Amino acid sequence: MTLCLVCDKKRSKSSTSSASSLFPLAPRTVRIVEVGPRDGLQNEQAIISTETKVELIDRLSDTGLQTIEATAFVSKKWVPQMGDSTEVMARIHKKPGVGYPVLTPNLKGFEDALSAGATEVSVFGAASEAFSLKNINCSVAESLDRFRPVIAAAKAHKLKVRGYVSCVLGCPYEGKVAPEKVAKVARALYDMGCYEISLGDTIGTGTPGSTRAMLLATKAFIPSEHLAVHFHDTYGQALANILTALQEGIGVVDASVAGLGGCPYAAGASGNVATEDVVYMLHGMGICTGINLSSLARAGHFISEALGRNTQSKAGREILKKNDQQTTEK
Ligand SMILES: CC(C)(COP(=O)([O-])OP(=O)([O-])OC[C@H]1O[C@@H](n2cnc3c(N)ncnc32)[C@H](O)[C@@H]1OP(=O)([O-])[O-])[C@@H](O)C(=O)NCCC(=O)NCCSC(=O)C[C@@](C)(O)CC(=O)[O-]
Repeated sequence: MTLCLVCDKKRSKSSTSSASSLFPLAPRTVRIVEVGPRDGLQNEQAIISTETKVELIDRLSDTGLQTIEATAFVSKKWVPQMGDSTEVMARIHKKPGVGYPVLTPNLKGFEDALSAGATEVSVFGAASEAFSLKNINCSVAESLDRFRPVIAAAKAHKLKVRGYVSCVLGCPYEGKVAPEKVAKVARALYDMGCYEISLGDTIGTGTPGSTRAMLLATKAFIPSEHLAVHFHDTYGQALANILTALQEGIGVVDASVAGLGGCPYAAGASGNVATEDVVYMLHGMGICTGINLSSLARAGHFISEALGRNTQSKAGREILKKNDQQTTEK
């Protein structure tokens, strides 16, 4: 299967502008962390069948993605949509070379995830006290105390641990969030042993200006190769913010197929930036992702149809239209 148009062009030596010449500070390859099956679906009101979730993940596994966040081992009472996490993990076809991290807020979540066969887990903290209380029912300091044994247990079982910091550019309850607060929580998670810290603009209020300030503060403590960015697109700034992050040397971007998403504890937050749009932009910059954009757009179409709505991805919609036209012309 053809994977990445950028790699293919390079292999065939056709003329394409490389990222290194046009965007000297941006990485040449970017790893996309697909969060659609978890962040994307967790906020859906109608319960989605396990079968649909499994088919979505299996389709995503065939696109060339290396990392697909599969589900969350959280309380069913808090996030009913993630109530079938054990079944999802049992039924997906785990493709060699693809990682399927899951969210684990505490030791109970970790133990359940371990029993379900997870090989990578994520703890999720916040840069805002109010959001931390609403989301995981404890203060930021208490959350870090809860994560410490989770990370230790994960290490003991040789599982990788990713750390999230939510509300890095704004909080639905507290408003603006100071970059220093983000840097402090990110550093704590990194020092505890998280291999990568994903910086989440949970409510999508950030701009390239605030993104850069937050990244500069965080990069003072954590090397850029251990940072990822995670943007919601509420104000239409996500791609601009990602471009800013690339120019700060960040090479890992979270995104959600078809632009699914929102957080149940951040009212008004829209979906994540659409993976198809991010991949289209990266390939256009000559940055390799390893992802087949047509397969990705088809996966986005599958889940949009299953949810009975149009895709939020502009690139996805156009790619599908073009593919349909080509099929009709044949
Ligand atoms: C953290 C808790 C559990 C604390 O919730 P709590 O009520 O404080 O927990 P507790 O320890 O007092 O336990 C209460 C009950 O929950 C059970 N319980 C306890 N832990 C678990 C668990 N892991 N899995 C399943 N059940 C659990 C526990 O067994 C007990 O059951 P009961 O005796 O009442 O029957 C809760 O607040 C919770 O589940 N929160 C999850 C919220 C969530 O998933 N939010 C969305 C993800 S974060 C996000 O979207 C942002 C992000 C990451 O995408 C980045 C960004 O966008 O910026």
